[in-house]
Amino acid sequence: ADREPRSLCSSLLLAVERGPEPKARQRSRCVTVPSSPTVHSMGTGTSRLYSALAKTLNSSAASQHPEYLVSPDPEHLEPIDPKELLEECRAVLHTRPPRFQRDFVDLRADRPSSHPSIRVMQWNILAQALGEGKDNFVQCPIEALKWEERKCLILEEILAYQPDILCLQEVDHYFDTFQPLLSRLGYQGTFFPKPWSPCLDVEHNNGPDGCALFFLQNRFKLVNSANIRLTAMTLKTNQVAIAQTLECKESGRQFCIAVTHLKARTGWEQFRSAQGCDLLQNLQNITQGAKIPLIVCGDFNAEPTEEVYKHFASSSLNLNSAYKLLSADGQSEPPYTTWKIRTSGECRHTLDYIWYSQHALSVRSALDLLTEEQIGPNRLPSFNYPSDHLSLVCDFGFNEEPDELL
Ligand SMILES: NC(=O)C1=CN([C@@H]2O[C@H](COP(=O)(O)OP(=O)(O)OC[C@H]3O[C@@H](n4cnc5c(N)ncnc54)[C@H](OP(=O)(O)O)[C@@H]3O)[C@@H](O)[C@H]2O)C=CC1
Ligand SMILES: [Mg+2]
Repeated sequence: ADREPRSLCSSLLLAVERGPEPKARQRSRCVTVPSSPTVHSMGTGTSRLYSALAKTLNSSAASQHPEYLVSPDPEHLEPIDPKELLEECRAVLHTRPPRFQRDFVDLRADRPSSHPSIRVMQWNILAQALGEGKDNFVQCPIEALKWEERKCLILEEILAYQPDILCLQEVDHYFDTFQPLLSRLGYQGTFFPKPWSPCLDVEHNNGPDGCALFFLQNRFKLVNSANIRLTAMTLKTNQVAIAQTLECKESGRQFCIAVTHLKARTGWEQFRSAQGCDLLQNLQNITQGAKIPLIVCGDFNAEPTEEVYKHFASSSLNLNSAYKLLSADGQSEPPYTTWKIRTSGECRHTLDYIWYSQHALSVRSALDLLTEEQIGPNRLPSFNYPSDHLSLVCDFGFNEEPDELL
């Protein structure tokens, strides 16, 4: 970083070092984005990285082929410094309005914690093809959705919080963007596309959307991995999940992480409920009946009043929903995790969750959501937020002495 211009260097370092320390709840504030850095002022290392990012930005060849058909280019395997990639993203985004900084809220409640935290990010990033071709976000200018820039807003959010584990939905740029870049940042990735992705109906689509799961290879070892096509009352459905058992390299402790995206829209509540039951059954088997601690991230497309939510909340897996802990009584979900305006009107819903085994894990902190004022009158997505869903980020710790299963 010492070869970077000073103004760039200081503000980026602040943002990159795993975001701000957890602190008591406070009003989120606006972060000033460095003013118009030019690529050629960034020195040789950054130019090399810029060209890597630019290749990804412009590549159409890679996007048309699964990764095994694209010959591995040694330059593409070189590690990237997250700080430098963040600078590149911010250079691309220099005409965008400032993004809002969100703060981590400390939730430790004096639990002892000798192991390092596991930071998990849950995010429906909005499939590019759906955003441009299907979603009808009538208050969002089409220029705000340009992939070359929206991609950098997504990467900026990931780089700002630097999760150890990243659970994504609506990924339709896995092979050409997220897999190559995130692997160079040290992540191991898995992608499971939807069997009949609605993206394929959109002209100039980039392939099917699906769920993706990334974990940092220096922190975890993959023990096993399952791609699950969800069923509803024994029928195969168009929705999927990925479940992986990971072992912490430092502590040797194992846990299971799962990501899913359930069927959308009203009228499909029973279908979602059945998909949730199937996922819970799969997770029962994978965790050997809750012996292995579990974290489940997803866009459940269901409000907390729905049956599928109740199945998760009352399952014998003893799961709690992490974002409830941000509420005053610890019992209420946030008022929204997605907020958009379609031709049919305004949609503000709580649909995204991070469930965790409450006997084995504790939430040490959680990233606050954006306020209504920050989201703005045109709602999401926007020039300063890339998806119609907010990211959820939590720091987990293993309980020193696991509470008895209730
Ligand atoms: N290409 C092909 O050959 C085939 C394509 N299809 C397509 O797949 C679709 C069904 O797939 P399925 O997985 O069940 O879809 P879902 O109903 O689960 O929705 C798919 C996506 O649409 C988004 N969405 C939700 N509500 C709306 C809305 N009101 N307007 C626009 N988009 C919305 C969802 O986003 P979020 O989760 O963020 O709400 C979700 O990502 C069909 O509509 C059809 O277009 C189906 C069969 C074959
Ligand atoms: Mg969507």
